[in-house]
Amino acid sequence: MRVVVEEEEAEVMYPSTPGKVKVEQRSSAAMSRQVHRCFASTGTMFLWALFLVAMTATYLSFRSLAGDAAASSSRYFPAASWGGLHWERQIRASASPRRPPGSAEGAGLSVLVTGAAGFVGAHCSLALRKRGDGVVGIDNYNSYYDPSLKKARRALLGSHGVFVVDGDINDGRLLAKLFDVVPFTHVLHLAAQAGVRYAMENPSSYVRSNVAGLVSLLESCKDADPQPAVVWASSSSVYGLNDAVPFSEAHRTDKPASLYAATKKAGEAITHTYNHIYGLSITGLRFFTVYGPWGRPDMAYFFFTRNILQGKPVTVYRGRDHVDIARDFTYIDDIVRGCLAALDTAGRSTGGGGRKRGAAPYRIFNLGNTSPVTVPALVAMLERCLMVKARRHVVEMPGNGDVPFTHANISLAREQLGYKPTTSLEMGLKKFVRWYLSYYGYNRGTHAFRNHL
Ligand SMILES: O=C(O)[C@H]1O[C@H](OP(=O)(O)OP(=O)(O)OC[C@H]2O[C@@H](n3ccc(=O)[nH]c3=O)[C@H](O)[C@@H]2O)[C@H](O)[C@@H](O)[C@H]1O
Repeated sequence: MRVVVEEEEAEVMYPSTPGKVKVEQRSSAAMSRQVHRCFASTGTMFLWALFLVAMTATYLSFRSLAGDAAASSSRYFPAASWGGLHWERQIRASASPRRPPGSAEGAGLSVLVTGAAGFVGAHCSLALRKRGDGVVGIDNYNSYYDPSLKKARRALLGSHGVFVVDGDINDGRLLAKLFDVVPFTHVLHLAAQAGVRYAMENPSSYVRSNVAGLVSLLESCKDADPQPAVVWASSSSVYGLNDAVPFSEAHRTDKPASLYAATKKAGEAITHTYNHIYGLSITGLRFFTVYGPWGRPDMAYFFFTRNILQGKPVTVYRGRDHVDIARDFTYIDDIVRGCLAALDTAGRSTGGGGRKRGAAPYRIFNLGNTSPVTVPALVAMLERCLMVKARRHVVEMPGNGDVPFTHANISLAREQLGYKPTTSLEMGLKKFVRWYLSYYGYNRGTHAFRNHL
């Protein structure tokens, strides 16, 4: 896109035919005299020809440097702006590990993080960068929730030397270019259409991101040589209407309750085929209701906080027979440790350039907190943190894709990843509220917050 704009601007500022703008306003006789004068001598004509050849060569080489791919893919992904030598230099710098030579953790990973300006993506990118790994992000900054929060996360990443490409995972040419520029060792795939209930409003966005986008990413990964190991975000929602608790990876996941859950379940099947056919190393992480600072404004703990502070009611869903709904809320720092451990233990992909060369690992882990909390208890904790009484509006759980409870069995992750959550919901909410107040501002007199959400 940027390439085209620059060409159009150049056209306005420097017309390609010298004197074109003024010539149009003159008589044809005057024009032919002018042209005759201009091309009177062979020497002048030769100089003009030389000039035109030089301009054409410059234009063509600029197009190839900027990448024809960028120009053509911008037709389909108008927000994307990528390509060029400077862009490639930024990508390489950001992707380079900076661990001290001979450090105990080894040489350092080079990780492509999709959805890097998202909640989990931003936290993981920062954690990787802080321990010296190379990180390149990609994010399409869609408007599912306030994009300014995503831009603020990007600014934070930028201040730590993490470059985030403005692009879409459905843009196969962009992904191919990224793998051309950097031989990524790992992909941490967190870009997705999240939210359980929103799937009833905008079903196609789930198919676009969680199914088509995933396939587009896996196609690029399987074509890459060397292939990266892929760690990606599945969801606790795949357990759906399963009622055996706590949820264990061996349980059946064939009764999804929402389209969101169905697309995540589809993702687990799709990644399996890429593991089987192309030798991609795959790790799927089933996240359980992740919360914390820099979180997602569409999640209950986040907009409950806003409503309580603004004196607005919070709607609390209640299950059948007046049973409270419960979630295994999991704090972001625990999830980040789980993600990094999954990357560190991923095992290599065996294929390359689209060809399998041997069996590769296929793993799935629950990343939860193992201690479910009911929604009314969540509201009570927020009241204590905020020191404001909530106005509760209790309603029967609508048939919107929600499930009555979630509860993770994390034995497998503990055994294979060393995963061990350490943050209680009470403690995590305190940290979230501290961040919320510093980010959105707080007027003590009125409890009125600027309405940023
Ligand atoms: O683990 C997951 O895989 C998912 O976790 C998260 O989904 P959920 O567990 O549904 O979280 P969230 O919306 O915060 O609702 C929390 C509770 O509040 C209840 N709830 C919700 C809204 C409301 O107005 N009232 C209410 O009682 C509601 O019934 C629920 O019991 C992610 O959003 C999702 O993207 C996915 O990652």
